[in-house]
Amino acid sequence: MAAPVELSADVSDVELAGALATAAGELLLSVRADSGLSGRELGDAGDRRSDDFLQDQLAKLRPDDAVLSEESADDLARLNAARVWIVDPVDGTREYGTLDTPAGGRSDWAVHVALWEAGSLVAGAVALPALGVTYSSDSTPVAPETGLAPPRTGRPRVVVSGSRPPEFADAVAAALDAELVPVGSAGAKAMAVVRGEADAYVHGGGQFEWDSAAPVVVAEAKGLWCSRIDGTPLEYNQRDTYLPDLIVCRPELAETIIGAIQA
Ligand SMILES: Nc1ncnc2c1ncn2[C@@H]1O[C@H](COP(=O)(O)O)[C@@H](OP(=O)(O)O)[C@H]1O
Ligand SMILES: [Mg+2]
Repeated sequence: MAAPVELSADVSDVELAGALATAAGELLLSVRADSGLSGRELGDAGDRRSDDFLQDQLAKLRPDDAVLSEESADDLARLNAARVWIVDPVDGTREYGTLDTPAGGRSDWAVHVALWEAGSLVAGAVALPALGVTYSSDSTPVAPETGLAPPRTGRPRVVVSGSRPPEFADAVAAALDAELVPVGSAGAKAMAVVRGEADAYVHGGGQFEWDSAAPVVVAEAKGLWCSRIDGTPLEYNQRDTYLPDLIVCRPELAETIIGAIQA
């Protein structure tokens, strides 16, 4: 299995987030290609390998910072830290483990790396390894692309969880006269909006800080609206990391979406 590339500490935080997410994604592709595993076993192996890599690299490259990861114990030292990396080593673990598709595997899974500092998310990146792209929280515009969802029919689109769509999904779709499109992974769904494949991502009913931190800091940098479903700000590095709902959408749709959910 290919050894991960050597990363340098001498780069900006946003560059480091992008390099870490991309390198972890390459590692995950090699685990997927070479391990002979599939399904839950592949998901577990990917989670472990990617988390080990990210923890090891962050300890070396940003030794003074704390880390909150889905796959490592949370010792709460982060609550007194000035800077906290919030990572999801594989978001969409179920989709990562799904190989029996015509393309030889699903592409709607992601690696999330975000940095929280003094109360806000300040940098981050979402890698979509199966598509060979990483989006960072810089202001580089993103050209419309397809690959996560089927070609557009012309109607607005709202992406939702394939396995746990929110109970308000139909109300949001009706308010926008939109179609609902199931896509796996919070990062892949938020990047579908960044990529122009969808107009909104709505979720409710359960999620954690690592599921949305990197997608949100990237989406905000690209000019999208991100909030809780009642319109209030998403807050990170809380003692309780449960952050059950969110909206990521084109800004002009936010009021209609929030209204439809609250109705
Ligand atoms: N109701 C719920 N409770 C807890 N986590 C949830 C959830 N719905 C979605 N998630 C998490 O959010 C991520 C995206 O899910 P989905 O593809 O269904 O939209 C997944 O992260 P992981 O794959 O990192 O576990 C999933 O576990
Ligand atoms: Mg996740």
